[in-house]
Amino acid sequence: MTVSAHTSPPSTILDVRDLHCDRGGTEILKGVDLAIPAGGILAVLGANGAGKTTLINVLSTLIPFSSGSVSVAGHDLGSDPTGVRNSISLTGQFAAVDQELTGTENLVFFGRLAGLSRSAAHDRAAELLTEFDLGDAADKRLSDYSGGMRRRLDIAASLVVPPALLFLDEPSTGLDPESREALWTQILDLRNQGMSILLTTQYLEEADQLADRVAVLRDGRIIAVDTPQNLKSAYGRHRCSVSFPDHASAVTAGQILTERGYTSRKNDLVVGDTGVVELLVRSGFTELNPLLQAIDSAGLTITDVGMTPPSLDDVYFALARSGAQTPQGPAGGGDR
Ligand SMILES: Nc1ncnc2c1ncn2[C@@H]1O[C@H](COP(=O)(O)OP(=O)(O)OP(=O)(O)O)[C@@H](O)[C@H]1O
Repeated sequence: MTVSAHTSPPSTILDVRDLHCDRGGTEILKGVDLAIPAGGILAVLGANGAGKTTLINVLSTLIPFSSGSVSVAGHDLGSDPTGVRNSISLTGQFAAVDQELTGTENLVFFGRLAGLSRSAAHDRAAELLTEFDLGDAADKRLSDYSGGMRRRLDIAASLVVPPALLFLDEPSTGLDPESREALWTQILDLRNQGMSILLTTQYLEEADQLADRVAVLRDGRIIAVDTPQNLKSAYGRHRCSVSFPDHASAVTAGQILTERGYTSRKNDLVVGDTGVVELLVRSGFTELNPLLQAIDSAGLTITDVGMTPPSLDDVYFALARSGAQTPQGPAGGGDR
């Protein structure tokens, strides 16, 4: 079975506008706008308490929202929650599968719940176990699975009937690096088959690896949304390290850079004790080259130059520092 639930899916699978959600008298979501095009992966990135789980719970019809609008695969959440429910699957942070049943038994159970006949449920279970690299563990109880295997089975269980939109709430939380990478491969396979996915994560690397678009959620608001690459270009800076034969040369180079506006106060210049100057620049070698020329013209010898491109970590911390309150960049889809 391929993972395409609709013969002609709408081009936008998820459309969220000005979504608010109050819980226990507190406003948790404060006007969220999001969109996912068919076949896209959007990562919602946020620290503990940002509102990720609340967002997923609202979008998957588990808790009510206060105002705004949500459309999933053309179904309006307010007026047609059943249509939304039939279009989605949710894999939450806590596995919904039964530890005392085998892999096959769990998937057959979910298949039967979804209305498949006994033989169709068995066929689909076998297909999913193979797809998720669990064929050898089909007859083992889940209590004997590793954390990574359980998480894969949990995702497989959400795909017994392929949804138009899959929600993955912090899919790799608690997994070791090897299991995490295996899971990422599975998620990318799903995307390659045309599945649309919204995942929440606290891991910048996960968002970078998996998502076409990253939305940064802070305190119930989306403060930035764009491709990982654009976010890195807009908010990230290249880390340069320029080496000198001695500390005195590095100090002089530091003075030259300070005259050009780079300061330790802004955290974009560090003169180390070992003759190395660390510098943050926005536009790579275009910005660095004239600085190197100025240092060279002052008669200093440069022994080495290294540059590391910006990471999503840099973006995250830059956004956290900036106190950004409004969305940056288009809140919709598009390819990487
Ligand atoms: N039912 C509730 N009543 C009151 N406050 C709530 C309720 N549910 C969540 N909150 C609060 O809303 C905020 C967002 O919670 P949420 O679980 O959505 O965050 P999160 O980004 O998923 O965090 P984590 O990564 O820790 O799961 C938190 O401050 C939480 O304490």
